[in-house]
Amino acid sequence: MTETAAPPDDSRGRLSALARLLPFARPYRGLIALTFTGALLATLAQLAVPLLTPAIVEGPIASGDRGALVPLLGLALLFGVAEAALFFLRRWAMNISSLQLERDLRDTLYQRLQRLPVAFHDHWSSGQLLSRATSDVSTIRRFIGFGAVFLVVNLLTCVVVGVLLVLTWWPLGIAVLATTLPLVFFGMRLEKQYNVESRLIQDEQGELATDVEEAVQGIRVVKSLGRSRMVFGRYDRKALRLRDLELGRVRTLALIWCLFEFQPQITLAVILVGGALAVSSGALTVGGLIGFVALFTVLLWPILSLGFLLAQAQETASACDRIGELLDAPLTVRDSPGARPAAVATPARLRFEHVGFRFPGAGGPVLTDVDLEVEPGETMALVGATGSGKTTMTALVARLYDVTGGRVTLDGHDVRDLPLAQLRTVVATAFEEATLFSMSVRENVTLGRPDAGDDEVAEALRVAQADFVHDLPWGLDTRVGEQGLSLSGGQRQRLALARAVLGRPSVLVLDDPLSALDVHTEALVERALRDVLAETTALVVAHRASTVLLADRVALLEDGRITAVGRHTDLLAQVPAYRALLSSESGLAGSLDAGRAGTDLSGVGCP
Ligand SMILES: Nc1ncnc2c1ncn2[C@@H]1O[C@H](COP(=O)(O)OP(=O)(O)OP(=O)(O)O)[C@@H](O)[C@H]1O
Repeated sequence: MTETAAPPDDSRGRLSALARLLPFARPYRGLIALTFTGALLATLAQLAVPLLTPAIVEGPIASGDRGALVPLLGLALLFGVAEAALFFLRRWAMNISSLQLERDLRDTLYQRLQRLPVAFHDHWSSGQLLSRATSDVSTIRRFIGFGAVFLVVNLLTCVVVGVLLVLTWWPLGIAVLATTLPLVFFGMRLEKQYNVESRLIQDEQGELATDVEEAVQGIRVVKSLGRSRMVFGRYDRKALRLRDLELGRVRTLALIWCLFEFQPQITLAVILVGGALAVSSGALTVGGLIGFVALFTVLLWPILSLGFLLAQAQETASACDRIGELLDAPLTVRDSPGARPAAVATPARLRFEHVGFRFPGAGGPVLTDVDLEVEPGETMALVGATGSGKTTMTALVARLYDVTGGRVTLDGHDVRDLPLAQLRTVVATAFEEATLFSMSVRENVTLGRPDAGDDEVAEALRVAQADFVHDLPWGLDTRVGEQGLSLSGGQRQRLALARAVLGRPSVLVLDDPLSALDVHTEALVERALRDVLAETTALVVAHRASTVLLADRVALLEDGRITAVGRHTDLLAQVPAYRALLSSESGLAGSLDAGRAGTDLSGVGCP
């Protein structure tokens, strides 16, 4: 699902969007001040030549005094050299500060994405996040490294030169200023339009990035279903829409350029006509008129660039808004103010007490009044029909989501009262979909325990029957491809299992961890897993009877409620729903029936 927000179109909104960058700019205020000082001094140096022009024309040139010409030309040259040196200083300081700021912004964004709760990621497409972390951050860097400085300097230049023009000969100066009024009026309207178009384009780029990412990730499915053409068609429609939006924005930018190109020509015509009349009537000298025109030429670049710079500022404000949506998203799962590390034993007692859970924005609850206690060292299998809430229930232990009712406790401590760092050390989770990262096998296995020693890693790999890694070209140092795609599904699952069991956690949460294993490997993993399960408390989502048999007790989840808890053989004998479920899901009713001999009926209970 895509999250976007309507662009605010008032200038105060635009400024406050840009003001978000101030905290990021603060560490580099020295360099930024140097940039602005360099740019302003360079502009002043640029102004010196037109200001000297009347003196040169009416002095040494009019009187033919070559000797007096030399110091004035030398002065003009000196200002030229100073301008070049200041230009170098500005570019150097500007590039350092903008690149540093870009890095800081990227880091902040990345850290924020890591801290945002899973519920946030459920609602945001990866393409939208990707485009914010890449193209929006680059847009901001370009503005900080170029646009921001020139926007301020050029606006200041316009004001200073405007005042100087009025001071030189006020009637012509006022006439020049009057010709800029339409520029301001139409310019602002076009800028607003440009802002809306920029925001739509940035959002559409995010959509397109999502499509590319999904197509690449799902390439096997797409190819096997022969749907490449369909997937391309969908992408192409979005690409066309993006092109149309970009063409619209190019049209607006062309109009802005046109306006800002055209206006100086009109002003120049006004200056020449008005100036000629003033010189012929004796109100202005020829030197004064040349100085006036020279002064006006200093204004040409600032006026011309203003359209582009304002457009860049709008685009940057949109990028700030889009990044702000991530930075402002609430951290709903975070350390509570009173969170303190507490003693959690290995193995720990895990309890669900009247737990209720509803996904944000979802209609009904997924879990209702769930009560379940897993004794220290016990393995509890969680069995239920598809969609009954098993995965959701396991996700509450490590606070991937927070309960919306009741509480989950470890050794009596509400998991929300423990610091997240501690909670996620004592609780280890292996998900059904084993996710690996493009790092070495060792880095993948020790992701949650970077301090684990070689012996511990070897033991975890043994338990997970993942000794195949020693046959890889560089053993544990072999890099697995992106998302572990260079490994088979079963190999990935075994590495994810090794990651979970590494360091013997207080509570082990396994979401159907053996689903991708062949029968032979599954038997080997189960045998090794029994040793680990004997020493820890475990909650294991089980779809297959073989996984159920690893557990001491089984909890049956039906429509978000625990309807029965007991030993597998007891439930099989006493609870028809359980029996029907295992029979239909695993097709193992026959073999399970065989295990019913000697059933102990005392273990069954309904909460
Ligand atoms: N992020 C989400 N947002 C809204 N609803 C969700 C989300 N994830 C799961 N659900 C819904 O919650 C319910 C329980 O899902 P859950 O994945 O916990 O079931 P499950 O018992 O693990 O299913 P399975 O055995 O198929 O893995 C389902 O109806 C599902 O559609």
